[in-house]
Amino acid sequence: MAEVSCDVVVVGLGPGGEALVARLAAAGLDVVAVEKELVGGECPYWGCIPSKMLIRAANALAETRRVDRLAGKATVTPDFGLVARRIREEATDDWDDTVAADRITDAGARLVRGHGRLDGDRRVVVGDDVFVASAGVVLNTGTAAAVPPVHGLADTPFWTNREALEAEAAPASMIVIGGGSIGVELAQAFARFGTEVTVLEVGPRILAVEEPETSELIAGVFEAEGIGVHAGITIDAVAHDGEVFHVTCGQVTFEAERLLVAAGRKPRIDDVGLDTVGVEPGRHLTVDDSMQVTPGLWAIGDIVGRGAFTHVSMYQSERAARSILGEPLGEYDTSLPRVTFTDPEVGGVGLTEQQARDRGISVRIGSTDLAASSRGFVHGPGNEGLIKIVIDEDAGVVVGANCVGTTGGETVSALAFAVRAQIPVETLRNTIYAYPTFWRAIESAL
Ligand SMILES: Cc1cc2nc3c(=O)[nH]c(=O)nc-3n(C[C@H](O)[C@H](O)[C@H](O)COP(=O)(O)OP(=O)(O)OC[C@H]3O[C@@H](n4cnc5c(N)ncnc54)[C@H](O)[C@@H]3O)c2cc1C
Ligand SMILES: NC(=O)c1ccc[n+]([C@@H]2O[C@H](COP(=O)([O-])OP(=O)(O)OC[C@H]3O[C@@H](n4cnc5c(N)ncnc54)[C@H](O)[C@@H]3O)[C@@H](O)[C@H]2O)c1
Repeated sequence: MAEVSCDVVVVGLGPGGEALVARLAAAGLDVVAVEKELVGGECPYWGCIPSKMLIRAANALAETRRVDRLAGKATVTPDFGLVARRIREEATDDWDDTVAADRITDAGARLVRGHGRLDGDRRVVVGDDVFVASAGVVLNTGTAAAVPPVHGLADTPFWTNREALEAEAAPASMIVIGGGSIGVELAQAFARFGTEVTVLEVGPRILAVEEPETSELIAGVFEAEGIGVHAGITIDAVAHDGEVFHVTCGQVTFEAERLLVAAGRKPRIDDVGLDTVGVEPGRHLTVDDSMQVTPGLWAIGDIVGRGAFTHVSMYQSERAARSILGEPLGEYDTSLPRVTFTDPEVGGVGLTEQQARDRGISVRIGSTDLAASSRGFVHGPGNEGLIKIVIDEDAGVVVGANCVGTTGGETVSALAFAVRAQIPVETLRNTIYAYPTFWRAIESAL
């Protein structure tokens, strides 16, 4: 086995790993970047970007259908082929990462294709080579779709996010297992293209990481759009008869042309040689605020379990870079802004009411119905929404919020800054909110 020296090895090039390689190479380090699939990871090829492109198209259909109630007559004939082509040609280069790979080598780093595995302290094996990194190794190996242990499921040709976002046509019908972010985003997008969609969620409600009021509102919107939402159900068995999926839940069997499994993600940390450095992972890897697992080993992105989002991976990438380069870090931002891109969008930041109560915080809630706001009234069709603000009464600051609405993902940004910067509630109340914006409803909630 050939030994190759370098300063840093980055194993897995998700969004954070890709950025880290460029950052460290620009700082003059000799960086080896290891990737076994596509440079950039899940987000650009099977995650954020193609799903948001699909959602953009689906929302255009939905908005056009609202013309009848606002401005005249519009006939909409969905053509999934258009968005499939956009995803293939504009978003993913037909799932070809040449451009991203060139960015790595143009930055002065070495790109090594293959499966990277730790082989003791600061050593990574890829194929016949062992890379010896003087400064250390960064893991950014991400997650894969988790397949729940449902009887029969593994033997069927189910879809994960990958097949769904590579699809050339919208199926006539689709069952979605899981009502988390992936499940609800794709359920609504396909439904708007004409797919008859049923969401099956084992938990008591969809979008369970957000406020119960948010889950209820989105479930109501889904039902109004004809999407079946079944929460609190147990899937006993799945079968495929060559044409149709049969999903059995007690006495009821749901049938559909396609089955999308969106039941959570599994960190890819089983096969990266953690045992060779004495690290026993739990569900995720435990890191300190500099993203270090042990001296000389860093981890960033979904595998760390501090939020499975591209913006988190990128944030942690910069922290790992500073740690490796000996630059000051600052405190870790725990505010965790997030957006689920349903229509209405679900913006979230910080703690939910229940999470705040569980931490013993003296909670006060402010909330408002967005449809009843001036802007919501003007907006009319598609104005469903709410703002719910969780306040730490003793500290006089906002500790969390949900902003659901047509611009919920943007509206939440104001409250994201409030949480991050601990802006006093009194200052937020003594602020002018432009009329008639959706974010002016923050004042009503307060
Ligand atoms: C359908 C969908 C929609 C999403 N939408 C959003 C969104 O709108 N906004 C948002 O913020 N997040 C979204 N996410 C989540 C987002 O995609 C991830 O949080 C993001 O990709 C960050 O992941 P990561 O950096 O941990 O690595 P990943 O993107 O998972 O990439 C890890 C890389 O490591 C490689 N790898 C793994 N093991 C090895 C190994 N041993 N050797 C070499 N290479 C290896 C993999 O091939 C992969 O390329 C979405 C996810 C999905 C699935
Ligand atoms: N807009 C965004 O930022 C965005 C979009 C998509 C995904 N993501 C990220 O990707 C992560 C993974 O998304 P996800 O939706 O796969 O996971 P998730 O953990 O958010 O949701 C999975 C859901 O599946 C349910 N489930 C699990 N097993 C089941 C079973 N056997 N039957 C029925 N339901 C079952 C769970 O109860 C849960 O509600 C998200 O948590 C998020 O961090 C982000």
